Amino acid sequence: MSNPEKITVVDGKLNVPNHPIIPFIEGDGTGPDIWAASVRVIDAAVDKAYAGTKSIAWKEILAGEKAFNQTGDWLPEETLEAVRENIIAIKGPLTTPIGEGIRSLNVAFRQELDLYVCLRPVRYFPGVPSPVRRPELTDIVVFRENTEDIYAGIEYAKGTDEVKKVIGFLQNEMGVKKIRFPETSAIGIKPISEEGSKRLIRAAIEYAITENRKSVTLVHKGNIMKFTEGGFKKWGYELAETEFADKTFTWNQYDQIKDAEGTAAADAAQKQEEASGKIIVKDSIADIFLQQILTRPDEFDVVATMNLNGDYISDALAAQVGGIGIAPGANINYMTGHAIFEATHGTAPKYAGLDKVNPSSVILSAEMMLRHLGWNEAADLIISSIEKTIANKTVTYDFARMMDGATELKTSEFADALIKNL
Ligand SMILES: NC(=O)C1=CN([C@@H]2O[C@H](COP(=O)(O)OP(=O)(O)OC[C@H]3O[C@@H](n4cnc5c(N)ncnc54)[C@H](OP(=O)(O)O)[C@@H]3O)[C@@H](O)[C@H]2O)C=CC1
Ligand SMILES: O=C(O)CCC(=O)C(=O)O
Ligand SMILES: [Mg+2]
Repeated sequence: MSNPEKITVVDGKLNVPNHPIIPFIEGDGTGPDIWAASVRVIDAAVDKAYAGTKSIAWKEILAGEKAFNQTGDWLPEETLEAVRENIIAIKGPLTTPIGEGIRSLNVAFRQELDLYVCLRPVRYFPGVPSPVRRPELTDIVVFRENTEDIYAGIEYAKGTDEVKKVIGFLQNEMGVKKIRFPETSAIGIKPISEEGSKRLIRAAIEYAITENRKSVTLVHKGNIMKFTEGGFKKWGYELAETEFADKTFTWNQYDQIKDAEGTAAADAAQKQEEASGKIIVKDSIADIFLQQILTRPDEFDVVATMNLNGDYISDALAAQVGGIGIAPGANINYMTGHAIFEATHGTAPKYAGLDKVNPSSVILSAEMMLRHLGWNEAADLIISSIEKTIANKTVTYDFARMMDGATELKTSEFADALIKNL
């Protein structure tokens, strides 16, 4: 077997050796149980697909509690450097304290490496118990902006000199009279840029084109936050109509035809553009969107949205197809090639060390990673094994509690079943 080598980016494309070095972070809470199970499944799938000619050289890097206990640093510079150098990494969930303490390390990774797309595909695996009647209608790929928004962590605590300064500036310099309780307010800032919005929406439209998807929905609350969320919508339509004029038809264009020629003409135009294979770029206000993904999920395909909306939407959509235990994801910079694959869920601390939770989210994140590397045969094996294992009703507690006649397996036993079914 040849020596482990680094993945590189050549002429904007990933160059993946047969034995790539891939850094991993176990994660906090249930992370170690999940990682121990997942790595066995990933290695077995790669081994079966390539009969030893390809393998992953795993390199542990530290973040979170393990890093703090060993180095005194929650996110050592060495860890960030390892991801910069090796291009691709995979991580378990990391704890973020509520209302105090360190800011999110998960967000720090995304900001430090400028991983501006949080890609979260949501699809249904037959047999998975779901709270909705037709879970198979949900096949939605979320592109969540990953570096801006209220999520950027620009916040000032109640009563501090900083918050007094910000409130004083708003009241005295900007004439703001609407802060209801200025003496006891904390303040958060929500930056949404044209550049950040456009690169995210560009990635979503390019994905829709490559993957033969039908529509991209811009989800926003632009009726209320006119310049931030409203800007996102406006810039999205602008981008589609300039950079993707020959590949998209927007609801903005629909409205222009409607105003000039009436609804029937606009409907006919949209139908014709759709039939010619153009991607429909539309928008939805976030609150009604959350109703409609439940009542008519088949009307949504690729979704592009801002950071906070994307956080809520991805957990809500995960619930429709069986829950957060089976929701994968990736944080990607399509320009530098850097990507960190990670589950949508968190550390689920009450189950830490119990060998209980579902490792499918991390395993399916690894499946996305293998496909990203061009190792589709190994990725396909993982998908077919998950399908078979669920169809056999051999599942972890989260599915077993809602499934008649299921055999409940521990995390490690579920990994054994997946390996057997590869
Ligand atoms: N990217 C990351 O690293 C993320 C980190 N976090 C962090 O994780 C911590 C805990 O967050 P919390 O809000 O409780 O959300 P979690 O996602 O950790 O857990 C919430 C619930 O989701 C279910 N769940 C989560 N993971 C699994 C799994 N693998 N298998 C089956 N069920 C699962 C469990 O439901 P039930 O109780 O019904 O069994 C669990 O109690 C926080 O510090 C948060 O900041 C959160 C999200 C992402
Ligand atoms: O960073 C965290 O602790 C939470 C992040 C989160 O919920 C997410 O990215 O989906
Ligand atoms: Mg979340």
